[in-house]
Amino acid sequence: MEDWRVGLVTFFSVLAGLLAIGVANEVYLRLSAAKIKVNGKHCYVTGGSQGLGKCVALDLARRGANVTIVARREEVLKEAVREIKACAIDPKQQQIEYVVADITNSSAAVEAIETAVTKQKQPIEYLFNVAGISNPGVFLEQSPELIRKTMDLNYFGTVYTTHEVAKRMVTENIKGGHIIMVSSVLGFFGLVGYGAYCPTKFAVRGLAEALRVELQAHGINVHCYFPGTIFTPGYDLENLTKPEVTKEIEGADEGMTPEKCSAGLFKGLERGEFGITTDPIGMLLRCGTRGVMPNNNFMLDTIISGLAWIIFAPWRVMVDRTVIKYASKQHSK
Ligand SMILES: NC(=O)C1=CN([C@@H]2O[C@H](COP(=O)(O)OP(=O)(O)OC[C@H]3O[C@@H](n4cnc5c(N)ncnc54)[C@H](OP(=O)(O)O)[C@@H]3O)[C@@H](O)[C@H]2O)C=CC1
Ligand SMILES: CCCCCCCCCCCCCCCC(=O)[C@@H](N)CO
Repeated sequence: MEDWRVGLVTFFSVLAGLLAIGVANEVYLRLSAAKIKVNGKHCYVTGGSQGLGKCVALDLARRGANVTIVARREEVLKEAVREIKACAIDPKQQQIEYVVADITNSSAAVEAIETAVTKQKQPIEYLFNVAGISNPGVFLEQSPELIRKTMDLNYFGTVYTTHEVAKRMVTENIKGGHIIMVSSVLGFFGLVGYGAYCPTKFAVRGLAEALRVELQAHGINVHCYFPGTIFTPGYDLENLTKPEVTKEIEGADEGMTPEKCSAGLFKGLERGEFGITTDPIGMLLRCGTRGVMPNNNFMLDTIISGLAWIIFAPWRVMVDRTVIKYASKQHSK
């Protein structure tokens, strides 16, 4: 055979091989995925009164779940419960409840779970840790108190709730429970203006990774969601303190509605994914920083991780230039 023919045959054989591995991986992922069956189950959603948490609660109601939402402001919770009830497919059977609690307080977080279980007369089988805040700003101008508060909610709020729910899942011998953490694409990399926030979302990722390994022995499935910009009340609030340079850099991310994010989250859960992303930038970042995290599709993730390493090198240079440009504008004012 001529050389170019040998080359062509080799190229296509390798391609077919890679494709076969990718397809086999996809089949395995779907077959091994723990089923998401929330119908008739007690699902507990922190931060379920607005934004992403409320959309998750609405989707749970549409899937026939009994839902408890948790947050601090009672009026907002009550209105959300009305909306969630309206989405129930079987309003007579499905129970929708709310609990008022500040989950940054460990005993309040535990009490809220006890209250929810008493109200629903049913143990929690699905936990969605959605409550969180971002507090963007210039690090040097932020107080240590604000930085601590961000960790108190995003990390410790998640820890207190997860710890109690996981303990109960084990003692009540619930097999096939699911615990979902909400990190962010900022749990993959650090960005100017998010000095208070990124570490909290890295912490959530670390917690999810450690618990995925540990809790599998008890039949508990752990997942971590990494969304990009979501148009929520929390996003409007964070934009009030977000530095201009941060707005410019994160403008590369188009943003998504919380409805779309929730739908994407459920799709990831159904595919049995551990690390869930719902947009191309999230996928690029997940693959580029995957470390020892389980792959979704090994072949696809590996190809994308290579792409990520190439794309992020010039992108980082551009980010650094933008930061310097803004800083010199500030100086010349
Ligand atoms: N919006 C975005 O662009 C992105 C958001 N995320 C993450 O997604 C999650 C949801 O974000 P989003 O929907 O924007 O948030 P919102 O600010 O819109 O909603 C936050 C929810 O959490 C509740 N909450 C706040 N503090 C506490 C507390 N101490 N105890 C109990 N509940 C509390 C709020 O109710 P109340 O105030 O009444 O307590 C509300 O229900 C967060 O973890 C966030 O970090 C990740 C990436 C991007
Ligand atoms: C061609 C190349 C592209 C690479 C682009 C990389 C872009 C990074 C975008 C960063 C988006 C930050 C979203 C923050 C979400 C969040 O958690 C906050 N809103 C807090 O709530």
